[in-house]
Amino acid sequence: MRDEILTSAKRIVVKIGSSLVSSKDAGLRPDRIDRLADEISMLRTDGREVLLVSSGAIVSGIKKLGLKEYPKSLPVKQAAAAVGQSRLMWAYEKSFERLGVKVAQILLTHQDLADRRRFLNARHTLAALIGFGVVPVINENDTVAVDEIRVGDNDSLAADVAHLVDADLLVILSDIDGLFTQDPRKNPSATLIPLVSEITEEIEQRAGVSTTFEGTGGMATKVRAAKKVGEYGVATLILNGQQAGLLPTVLAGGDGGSLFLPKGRRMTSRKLWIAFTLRPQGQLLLDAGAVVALAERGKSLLASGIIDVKGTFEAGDPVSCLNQDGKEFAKGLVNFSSDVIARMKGLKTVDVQQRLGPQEYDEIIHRDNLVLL
Ligand SMILES: Nc1ncnc2c1ncn2[C@@H]1O[C@H](COP(=O)(O)OP(=O)(O)O)[C@@H](O)[C@H]1O
Ligand SMILES: N[C@@H](CCC(=O)OP(=O)(O)O)C(=O)O
Repeated sequence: MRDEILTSAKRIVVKIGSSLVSSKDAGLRPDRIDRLADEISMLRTDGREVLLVSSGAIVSGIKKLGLKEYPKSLPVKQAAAAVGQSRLMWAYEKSFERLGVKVAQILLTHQDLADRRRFLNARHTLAALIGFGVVPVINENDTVAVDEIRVGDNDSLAADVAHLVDADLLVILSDIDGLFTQDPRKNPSATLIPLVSEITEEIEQRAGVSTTFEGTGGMATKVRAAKKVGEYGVATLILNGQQAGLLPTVLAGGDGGSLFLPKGRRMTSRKLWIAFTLRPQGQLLLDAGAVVALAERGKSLLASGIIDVKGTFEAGDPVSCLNQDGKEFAKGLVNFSSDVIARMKGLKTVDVQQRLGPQEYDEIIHRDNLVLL
């Protein structure tokens, strides 16, 4: 299974952590970028298509601006990212140029992925770049991204990109061998978990949030990214990018790293987008009958099954569907605003028409716009 996943993956998103390509004292580390470029070039020669999600802009900028500490204020972080991103990109440019490979810079925010038109546009651009044999180097557009529109960490961005380009495999390169039973920096007796067949709560708890000076999110965001792509049928490999030659060796079937097996089957792109890219704007609490209708019988959601509406949202927005334990089990795009649903909830379709007049839709969420989680 492991061999087949790793050796057969054609389109691969490789995420490169700040801790690999930058350090507090040295700033950007072009030596590391050169070595990684060599290895990625080997993968390409082997017939793989590689897209990079690279961190490192902020730490490079910190060094370039002569800052002593990791900035706490957003404008200073954004200034560091702006200064550091051009340095980071220049290093990739030079490095791949040695090998006759072209690169392209892509800077994204959550908004670019949450808007279907922009999402499709980014997808087409990336497809065109891949068609030209270019290696896209993607990062969050930190300079313009305030909290509401941020993805927040590049492990999550890499998961989103894997979906965007319909990748076969996500590889997360960090400064550590993979997922350990505990953070090995704090517990030297921790051992590596080479294969994760299911991301249980226990696995999530093992992944700590502690990071290096350079990193964001630690192992927790990596496991979350693996869970996200695993839900739609893509495996994740977490690997130590500090070890020269490990990436091509493992992708050729050698040992190393932690492999997270996929859970679900591959979903259609639109359903994936609803399930994993959109952030719910509100919640609908459903009765037991509606939960069965949606979860087991593939039905659309009607007003009669709604017990309560939480949050304020407009028609077309994504919302979570909760069962009676308050657990989110589905997500979908609503046909009505929260105000209108509040007036419709619990009513049969004929009663809705009597009280609110004829409506454009019978369903609150049509099954084509509904995804079970
Ligand atoms: N269970 C765990 N297994 C491995 N590493 C862990 C674990 N829990 C926390 N970590 C920490 O996560 C760090 C990697 O995350 P981070 O610093 O964000 O790197 P990157 O810059 O590559 O994203 C490791 O150096 C390690 O200290
Ligand atoms: N976009 C930021 C990186 C944010 C981030 O998630 O960092 P990391 O945990 O090192 O992948 C930058 O380029 O500095």
